[in-house]
Parts: sequence; C-alpha cells; structure tokens
Amino acid sequence: MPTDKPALLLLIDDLPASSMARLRERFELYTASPGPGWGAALDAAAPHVRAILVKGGIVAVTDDDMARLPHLGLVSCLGAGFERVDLAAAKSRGIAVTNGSGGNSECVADHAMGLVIAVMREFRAGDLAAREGRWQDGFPSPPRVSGKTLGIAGLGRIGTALARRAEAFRMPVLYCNRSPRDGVPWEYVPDLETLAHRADVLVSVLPGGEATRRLIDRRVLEALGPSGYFVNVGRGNAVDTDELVRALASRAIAGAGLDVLDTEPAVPAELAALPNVLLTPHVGGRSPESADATLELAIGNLLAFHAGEPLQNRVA
Ligand SMILES: NC(=O)c1ccc[n+]([C@@H]2O[C@H](COP(=O)([O-])OP(=O)(O)OC[C@H]3O[C@@H](n4cnc5c(N)ncnc54)[C@H](O)[C@@H]3O)[C@@H](O)[C@H]2O)c1
Ligand SMILES: O=C(O)[C@H](O)CO
Repeated sequence: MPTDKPALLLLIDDLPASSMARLRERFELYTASPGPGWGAALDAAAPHVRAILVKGGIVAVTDDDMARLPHLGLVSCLGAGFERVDLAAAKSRGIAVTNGSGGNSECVADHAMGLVIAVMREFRAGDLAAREGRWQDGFPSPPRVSGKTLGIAGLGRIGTALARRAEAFRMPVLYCNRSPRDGVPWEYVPDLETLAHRADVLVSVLPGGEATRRLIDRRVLEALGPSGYFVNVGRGNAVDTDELVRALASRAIAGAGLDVLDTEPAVPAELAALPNVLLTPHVGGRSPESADATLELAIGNLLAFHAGEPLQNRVA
C-alpha cells in the first residue's frame, strides 16, 4: 500500500527495535543485507528509493549498487565511518554522501582516554594479580599518566574531544593531521614519525580507507620507543598489525590499547597472546547516547534531503 512517507533503503540489519520504530515512523522502509538476495532486494527498492541508510564502515556501497538505484540522491552513513562507500562513484553520479561523525565522538574520546589510562597503569595485569591472590607481589610501578605528552593522529571531532580530556590531565598535546587546524591551542606536527618520537602516548583516530592504510608502520612505532604507548580508536587499517605485534613482543614499545583491528572481528593469535596489549571489540563509540545522536543526525539529513534543504556532515 503506497504511503506519503519517503522511501528509505536500509542496509543495516542490527538496529534495536526502538531505532527501527523511529525509522518506520518517518519512512517507508526497504531493506537489503549483503548476501545472495542483495541484487534482487536493491532492484525491488529501485523504483521507490532516493536515499540509503548504511553503516558505511561495514557494508560496501559500490558503483554497481548505485547504478541499480536510478533515483538515488543520498547515501547517509550511520556512524563516522564511510570508507566502504565508493565516494568517487557517488560524486560522478551526483549522489551526496553524509556521515554521523560527531554523534559518537564524546563516547569514543572517553573510551580512548580509558584505554590510555588502562594500558599505561596496567589495569589488566593488576586485575589478574588481585584475582589470583598475588596482591602487589612483584607488581611493577607503572608510569603516571598526568603530565605525559599525548600525540593525536587525526585531529577531527574525536581527536579534539580527546585533547580536551587530556588537558585536564595536564598532558601537553601534539597532533598530526592532513593540515593544521585553525583555532586550536595544540601544536601541529607535520609527520607521524616526529609525532611518535615526541609523544609518550600516541593515539590514532585516523579514518579507514586507502589514504590512511598502514600509515602507522615500523618507523612510527620505533620512533615511539620502548617507553611509549600506542592506542587505536580510529580504524585498524591505519596500522601495520604485523609490525605492531613485533614491536609489542620485542618491547620496542611498552604497550598498546586497541579498540579496532584491521583483521576484525578476527583477533590474531600472536596479538591475543601478548600481555602488554589491552583489547576492546570496536565498542569505543557504542552507548545509548551515541546510538540516539547518530540516528537523530541521520534522520535529520534524510528529511533535509527530501525537503531539498542543506545537509550536515557531507563527505561527498
Ligand atoms: N572505535 C570506534 O567505535 C569509532 C567510532 C567513531 C569513529 N571511529 C573512527 O574514527 C575516525 C575519526 O572520526 P571523527 O568523528 O573524529 O572524524 P573526523 O572526520 O571529524 O576526523 C578525522 C580526522 O582525521 C584526519 N585525517 C584524515 N586522513 C588523514 C591522514 N592521512 N593523515 C592525518 N590526518 C588525517 C582528518 O583531517 C580529520 O581531522 C572515523 O573515520 C572512524 O573510522 C571509530
Ligand atoms: O565509524 C563509527 O562510527 C564506528 O566505528 C562504528 O561503526
């Protein structure tokens, strides 16, 4: 039965019931999931849809997919990641792409600060020692966090929120970005190797995609040095994981806290076996508050698009 609600092709199959209800209130939903029925589902939606909602860091939207949807004008990404959307194809077809950066940035910044503290203060080893009845026995004296120099790779929304938290810890903040940011009080360092060399703890908030692939390589890790720590809350592909494992195992760096891996959801056995790494399963941005804010941002953009109004967070 036709409705007066705009049609939306939803490429996400794990939204909570409350989010689905919010979308159904506003849109006539069509769905597709990667797998054998994908093409047929896109074809069924094609006559109706002008917009897609997708987790653009997880599900690919290719040139072929866009070609199947002749009325498509907007790919709205729920969450910050959009590296699996073919931006060049979207641009050449006149299709706008938006993301949800900002909706989860405070939560990811909390998580990053948590990883910095947990890995530097050896929470994992301390928890184990206490549970195993080795109260303080042979426990090392891990470094203080406050006052240490924080290097941030990728000073976007999350990086900025993290830098503000670090200020409360009296941590000098340095950052590397594609270009210096206007109006921020932190020192810009033009290359990652120098950033790592000058930092006590390097946090990567770099996005995924080809442009950032393995930017954190052996040289950067060696520059961080044996008393340096590495934390990643951006994307796993920005790091050379083999080199990271080598650096952790040989104590070329002191430790790491990783929320993202280029192999995820698989965790390499060599990494899992290391005592000086703390892992969380890509949950840095996950919270009810983030889910609410990112959905609200996406709905706002979808409605603006259908009303012919300006879009927020355009990435193409
Ligand atoms: N762990 C999680 O749960 C989680 C949650 C949200 C976002 N993320 C990841 O974090 C990334 C950043 O999110 P954000 O909201 O801060 O995005 P953002 O767009 O606000 O910031 C990204 C920053 O990275 C910089 N950058 C991009 N390429 C670079 C390069 N080659 N060298 C140096 N700097 C570069 C950009 O200039 C920008 O300042 C996202 O793209 C996503 O991949 C992870
Ligand atoms: O990109 C994001 O927002 C997070 O990584 C969740 O996908």
